[in-house]
Amino acid sequence: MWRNCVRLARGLGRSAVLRPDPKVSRCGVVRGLSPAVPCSPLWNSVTWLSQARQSKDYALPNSSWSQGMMDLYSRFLEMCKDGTWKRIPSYSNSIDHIPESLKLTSEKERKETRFFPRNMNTEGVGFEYAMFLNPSEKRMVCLFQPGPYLEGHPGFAHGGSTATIIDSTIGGCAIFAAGRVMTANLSINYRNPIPLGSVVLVDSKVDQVEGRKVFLSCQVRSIDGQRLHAEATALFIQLDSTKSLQQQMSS
Ligand SMILES: CCCCCCCCCCCCCCCC(=O)SCCNC(=O)CCNC(=O)[C@H](O)C(C)(C)COP(=O)(O)OP(=O)(O)OC[C@H]1O[C@@H](n2cnc3c(N)ncnc32)[C@H](O)[C@@H]1OP(=O)(O)O
Repeated sequence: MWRNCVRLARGLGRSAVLRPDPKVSRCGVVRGLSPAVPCSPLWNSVTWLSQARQSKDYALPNSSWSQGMMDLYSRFLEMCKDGTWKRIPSYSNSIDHIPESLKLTSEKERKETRFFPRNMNTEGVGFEYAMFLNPSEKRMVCLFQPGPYLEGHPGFAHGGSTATIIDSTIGGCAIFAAGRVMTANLSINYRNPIPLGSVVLVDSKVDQVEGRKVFLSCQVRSIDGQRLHAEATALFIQLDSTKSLQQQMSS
């Protein structure tokens, strides 16, 4: 059942990403400047993610997970045994995802911020999810169970919550492809609403890398693969890995 979902999601197409006209970037930087220190892909450096940390790993099963979520999680864990897939831990603070060696000085001290999809303390009410990376296929999947506080239309997940989990999954994939990145374009077609409490598989992959541009696509399907809930294309832009975002914005 779930194998259909993973296999079906393979045929991801990529519609053209909108290309903007202006000659100068939105940050006032002359277009096309490659970052001073381009970051090499991180596909095989997942080990640092599993290094012991004080922070709680939110991507582990808890009592709010449905049987469907648990079954799918167990199947992906099984596929981690031969190294094909790697479970990606998830923390409440963005900074905790960055290895000490890649952190900028300004990122060494923790601030009172929360990683958006991890901003609720009660289990099961918001984004319950776990991500798995397939380095050889340049794919990141996310098992997602939307909680009752993500409601849009009564009983269904808000389109913004679907956009959030897509942006996070596809963004995680882009990070492993190009290090520090930002979303430049995210285009989503909503095909079927996602019932709250159901479990869906967000399946994203890198389609192409052109200099600083990482093009990706993604499908969100029911766990039996039969129902397509959403499909997306995205463009992420690689940032200069030696400067903080604030420094880059002010340059
Ligand atoms: C660390 C390990 C974690 C592991 C664990 C993983 C699990 C956890 C993952 C969490 C993952 C969270 C992922 C959240 C990701 C956000 O949510 S990011 C927030 C939303 N995005 C933003 O706020 C971005 C705002 N925009 C910007 O900052 C700037 O426009 C950008 C995107 C940095 C680009 O500016 P720039 O660096 O000056 O580059 P610029 O010269 O303008 O453009 C470069 C090229 O891209 C093209 N381009 C730029 N924008 C566009 C566009 N919109 N459309 C088409 N083309 C474009 C330009 O045309 C140009 O092309 P060329 O002329 O060179 O051919």
